[in-house]
Amino acid sequence: MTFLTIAAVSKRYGPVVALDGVTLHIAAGGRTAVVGPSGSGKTTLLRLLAGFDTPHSGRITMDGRVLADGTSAIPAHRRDIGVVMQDGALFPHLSVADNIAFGLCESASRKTSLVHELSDLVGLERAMLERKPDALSGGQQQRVALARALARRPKLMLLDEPFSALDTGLRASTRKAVAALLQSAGVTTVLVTHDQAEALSFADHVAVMGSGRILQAGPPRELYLRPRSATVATFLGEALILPAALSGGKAHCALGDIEADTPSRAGRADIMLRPEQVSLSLHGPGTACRILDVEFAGATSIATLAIRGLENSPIALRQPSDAGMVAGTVARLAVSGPAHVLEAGGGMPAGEGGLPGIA
Ligand SMILES: Nc1ncnc2c1ncn2[C@@H]1O[C@H](COP(=O)(O)OP(=O)(O)OP(=O)(O)O)[C@@H](O)[C@H]1O
Repeated sequence: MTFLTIAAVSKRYGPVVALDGVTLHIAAGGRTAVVGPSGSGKTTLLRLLAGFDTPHSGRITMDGRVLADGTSAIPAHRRDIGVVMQDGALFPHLSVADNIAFGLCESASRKTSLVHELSDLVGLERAMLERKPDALSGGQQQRVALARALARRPKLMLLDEPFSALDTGLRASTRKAVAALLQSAGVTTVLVTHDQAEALSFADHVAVMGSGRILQAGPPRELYLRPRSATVATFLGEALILPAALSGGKAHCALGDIEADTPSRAGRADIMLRPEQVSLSLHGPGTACRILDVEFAGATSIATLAIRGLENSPIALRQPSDAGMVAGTVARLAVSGPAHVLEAGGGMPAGEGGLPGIA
C-alpha cells in the first residue's frame, strides 16, 4: 500500500532546476533509499518531504494527507516526520537524556521512562544518558539522534546521509542496527545517500536520481541486475558495458555469444555484465585477451584488458588478486549467466571518463 506519494514535484533555485518532475511512490513500513551523484537533487527532495522548503509545482501526499500542493505546504513541525541529519545535529549543551526528550510535552516521570525505553531500543547504555554528546562516539551520537527522532513517534523517518561520518566498521554495524530498529518499529523510512552499497543493503526499494529526475526505481536486486541505462548500471556498481548484436536470444559481442536476458530484442544494443559474471584465467576456456595492466587493491585487483575486436577500447575488470594476473600475458575471459540488455538510448553516462567496466 502506498504511504507517501510524490507526484510531478519540481523545485528551482534561481536558474538551477534541482528537481524536475519527480514522481515516486513509497510503500507503508518500507525502507526506500534515494541515491545519485552529487547535485542530483537528493537533499532537495528530502527537504521538501520534511517541510524545510516548498516545491514550485507538484504534490506530496502522506497517508492520505496533502503535505504540499504547489507552493502551499504544511509546516515542518505539523508533519509527523522525523529527520536525522548527517552530523546528528544534537544540542551540545544538553545531556543525552535531555536531547532525546527535547520538546516532549510529557510529565517528568513519563519522559524518564520514555528515554529509557528509547535508549534500550537504539542500543545506548543507560550510563551514557547523563553525558554530553561530545563524550560519545560518532555512532553513539547517531543513535541518540535516532532516539530523539523516534520519541516524537513519526509516521515517516527521513535519514540524510546519517552514517557518512562513521568509519567503515561502525558504519556497517550502525546501518544494520538502524535498519532492524526501524523495521521493528514499523516506521516508513527514506534514506538519502550517495553510497550505492549502503543503499542496496539498507533499503527494500531504491530510487536512483540524476539531474533532478528519478532515473529508475525498484527493488535493489532488480536495479542492480536489470538497470535500464548505463548510468544506473554504473552508479549501482562496477559494470562491463559492451556493444552487441542481438539475434535468436543471444548477444553476439567481443566476449562471444552470450544468452541475452531479453530474448525478444533484435538488432544493435549495449549489454551489461557484472564483474562477478566474468572470470579471468590463464588457461581456462573463454575469449582470449591481453592483460595490459594490473592495479593491486588488496583482495581484488583491477585488470585492464585488450580483447580482440575491442582493441581500441580496453576494458577494466575487477578480479580476485590471487587470479595470477600479470601485465603483458595472454589470458582467457569466461562469462557465466545472461547478459543484461540495456534500453535503447541508455549509452555510457555523459562526461564519464576512464575505461568501460569501472564505475
Ligand atoms: N539553496 C540553494 N540555492 C541554490 N542552489 C541550490 C540550493 N540547494 C541546492 N541547490 C542546487 O540544486 C541542485 C541539487 O542539489 P542537492 O543538494 O539536492 O543535491 P544532492 O544530490 O543532495 O547533492 P549532494 O550529494 O552533493 O548533497 C544542485 O545543483 C545544487 O547546487
